[in-house]
Amino acid sequence: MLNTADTIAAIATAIVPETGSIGIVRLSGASSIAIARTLFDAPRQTWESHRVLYGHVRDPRTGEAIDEALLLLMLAPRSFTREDVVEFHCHGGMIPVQRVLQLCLENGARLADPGEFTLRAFLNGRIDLTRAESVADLVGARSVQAARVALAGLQGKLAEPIRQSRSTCLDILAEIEARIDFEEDLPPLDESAISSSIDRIFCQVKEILATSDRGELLRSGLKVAIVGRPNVGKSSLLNAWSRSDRAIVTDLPGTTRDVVESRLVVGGIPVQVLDTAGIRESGDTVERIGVERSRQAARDADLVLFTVSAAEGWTTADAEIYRQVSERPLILVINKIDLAPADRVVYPRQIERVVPLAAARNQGIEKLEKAILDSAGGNEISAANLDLAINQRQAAALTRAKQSLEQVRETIERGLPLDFWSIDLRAAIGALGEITGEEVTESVLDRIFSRFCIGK
Ligand SMILES: Nc1nc2c(c(=O)[nH]1)N(C=O)[C@@H](CNc1ccc(C(=O)N[C@@H](CCC(=O)O)C(=O)O)cc1)CN2
Ligand SMILES: Nc1nc2c(ncn2[C@@H]2O[C@H](COP(=O)(O)OP(=O)(O)OP(=O)(O)O)[C@@H](O)[C@H]2O)c(=O)[nH]1
Ligand SMILES: [K+]
Ligand SMILES: [Mg+2]
Repeated sequence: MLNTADTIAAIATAIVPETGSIGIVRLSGASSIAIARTLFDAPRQTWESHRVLYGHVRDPRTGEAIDEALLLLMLAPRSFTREDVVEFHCHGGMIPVQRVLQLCLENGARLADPGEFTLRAFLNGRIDLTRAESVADLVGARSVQAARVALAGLQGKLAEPIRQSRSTCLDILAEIEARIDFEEDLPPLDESAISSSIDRIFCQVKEILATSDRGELLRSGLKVAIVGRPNVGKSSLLNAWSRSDRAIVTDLPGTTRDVVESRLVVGGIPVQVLDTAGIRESGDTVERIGVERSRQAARDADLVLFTVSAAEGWTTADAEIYRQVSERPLILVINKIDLAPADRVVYPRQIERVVPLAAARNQGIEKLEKAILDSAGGNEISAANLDLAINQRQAAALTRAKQSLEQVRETIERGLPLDFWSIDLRAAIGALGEITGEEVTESVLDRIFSRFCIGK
């Protein structure tokens, strides 16, 4: 994985057929320029860094023109990877881009692994590990807020305080080790200054750690399943909420047979909404399978919208379905309040969150969204100034850093020998270094970058 001698190539843009007007093939590594010169015919133009050349990509064996294209040259170290980078800006669509990539591979490049361009940017010292992770977050962001946090990360919002804390710890460690080695030649340690430095770092680490829940929400989002008996208006709710005709709605019970998905953003949180088949006993094989999928969706969801109808009140069928989903985080949705008052539904008292609405009339959706944010702890995400939200890997390392710092504090308080201080301080430095990548193993890098898409 850490081989940076090869020149790598990949398609850098999405290649869904017929959706992009331009597609980019990217090369990075020592042979990039040589490969590009073999493939790209740009008469009377100079091959200088940060210039765009106009010409044709040709198959060097046959001379056949593959595409009319622009070529962008970025010579080391002024490039994304700090290596020589060449980009072919081709016509979009699968064929030109894939043929140009193929030519690169036939003429000395190797297909890049997922995330390998960004890995090289990290290995060559252009970005630290948190910035590299932010690149992947930005590409994968499914809400404006998630993208905003990722961009802040790319600009060092997390890396900078962590790097500074680690560097302060290193300074303190140096002071301590000097005392261990040459105690007699040095003035005594300023223990109270060290204590208060450690305290400051400890508090900052705690503050950053507190952002990990919203990091999880922003990155993974919420899976919400709409569940209930037939005809209560589940599909109508999905349609009203997503402002679409995504799901079929009829007055026939048993209309929805399979899980229907729609992706929304609620207060900055990406939400995957699943409309499901109405749960009932059925003799129909297809419907029975659909109902089993509904139950599975309820089990897999982060939140169940258990939907009933004000027109019919709380029926024995509702009670039976409730029994099956009551262990899940749940909101009771009372639909069709245009037909009857919501208090017609006499539901079990243990249900805490209840939202009355009329899906067919688009009424009550905002209240539903508010209830969802309340239940997920997502209210603060809509706050405009939010720009830090750590991921699970970062949270795990920070937790270790926090524990080690706590031990350093205790060691100081108990007046233990200096050797003890330095052991815990070293552990904290190691944990902080894992976050920025100043201290990181190859297997951790593998795990991080293998989650990237190809071409990043
Ligand atoms: N065509 C294209 N668009 C793109 C990218 C790309 O690689 N190619 N990017 C890829 O992610 C993003 C832009 N990010 C970039 C970040 C750094 C450098 C870069 O060359 N940095 C060098 C030199 C800067 C300079 O010339 O002064 C550096 O920081 O050392 C390029 C793109 C989004 N758009
Ligand atoms: N009056 C009124 N009718 C509604 C409302 N919501 C849905 N309906 C009607 O209720 C009927 C059933 O709606 P659907 O959305 O198909 O119900 P469902 O729960 O998805 O039904 P299945 O997929 O069969 O389980 C349709 O005729 C809708 O127009 C509402 O808020 N008020
Ligand atoms: K229906
Ligand atoms: Mg339905």
